[in-house]
Amino acid sequence: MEINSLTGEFVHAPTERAFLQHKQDQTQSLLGFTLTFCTVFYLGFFATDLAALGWGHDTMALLGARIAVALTAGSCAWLAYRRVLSVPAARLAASLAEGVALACFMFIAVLRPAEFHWHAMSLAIMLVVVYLYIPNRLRYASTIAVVATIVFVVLAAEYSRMSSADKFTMGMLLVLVNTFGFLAARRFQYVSREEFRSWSVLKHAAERDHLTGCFNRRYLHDQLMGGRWRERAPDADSLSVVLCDIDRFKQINDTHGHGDGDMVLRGFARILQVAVRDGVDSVVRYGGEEFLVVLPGTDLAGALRLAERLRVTFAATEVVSTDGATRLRATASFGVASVDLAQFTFEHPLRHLISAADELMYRAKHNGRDRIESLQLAGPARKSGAVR
Ligand SMILES: Nc1nc2c(ncn2[C@@H]2O[C@H](COP(=O)(O)OP(=O)(O)OP(=O)(O)O)[C@@H](O)[C@H]2O)c(=O)[nH]1
Repeated sequence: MEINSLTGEFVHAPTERAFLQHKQDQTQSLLGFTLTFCTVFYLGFFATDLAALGWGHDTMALLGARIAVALTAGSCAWLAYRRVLSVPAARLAASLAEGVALACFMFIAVLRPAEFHWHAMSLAIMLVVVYLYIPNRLRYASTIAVVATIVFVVLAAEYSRMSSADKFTMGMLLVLVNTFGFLAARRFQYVSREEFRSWSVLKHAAERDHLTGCFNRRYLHDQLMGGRWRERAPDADSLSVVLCDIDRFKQINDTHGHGDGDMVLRGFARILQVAVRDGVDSVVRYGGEEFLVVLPGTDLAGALRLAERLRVTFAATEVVSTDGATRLRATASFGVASVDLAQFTFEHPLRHLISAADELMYRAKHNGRDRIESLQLAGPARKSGAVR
């Protein structure tokens, strides 16, 4: 999870996407709030147009510009509050509001040429807002800020009545604002990603089993049994579980040692993790050498096919011992249980499935190991069968 020190973004693109997704709700509410706040202030500053120019054609033109900004920024704020925006859409809204506000600001500056020193101060405040308060990608915010600064300096050279020394001082101050704005924004980007990095490490440690990388019992109880399996496949009409237990694992430990036992466990976990659908199915280390696979949206036939594939793959896989001298082979027994969610009326189907799969797995052990026992829980006539 390396962070680029210039852009403040994660170097690894999927990690950056995960970070942005994780922050999206917060980003949208911050975008909505900041743009609303800026819209109100931008309109409020019409009072200064009136004070400087009085009622007249130019003042009305400036009012038109301020209303254009209010409409753009206000619509973007409304969108940010009301809609779930994608990351690029939220960035587009931020950049559009910033671009329109700064363009209208240049128009205001040109129509009030006697006050370029005040305009420089206003621009500096706007740049701080662009760099730090409106959530946007750092490279977009800094491009907008630098372009606005250059345009403003050119306009000041053309329209202002400031002395050359004042113009120079103003230019230097704007360079300073951009530099500190960029540095502060970059630091903020960096720190929020560091925070995400720590959060991810803690989350991983809290949810995963250290040895195999599978989900742990806490995740099963807090998340999956709490209903998360449904979030993983909202339209699922069936739910299945496969409970797997490595056969005669004690013997492997006793014969080859715990280190090699661990290698077998890791190898089995890897086979399970590779076989399931990422982001939909979950592999849980249920006990020492027992693993649970939760399959939302998979019916009994699908779960049986998967279990058979797992059984055959594991039985055919050789695990190289820690010293590289021995090749270990093991088998596993499987209990597969499934429900049709439309027919199954109990409140916690997962709990019922796990307890059924547990019994089935023990039946598979009793019936000779390296085999699968299955049960369809839903429906008036329960059918059970054995495979292999
Ligand atoms: N190496 C290693 N062994 C573990 C771990 N967790 C549990 N075990 C061992 O797994 C073994 C499980 O043995 P049993 O419950 O008797 O089952 P089994 O030998 O697999 O026999 P059957 O399940 O009846 O086929 C025990 O010896 C535990 O010490 C672990 O993380 N690493």
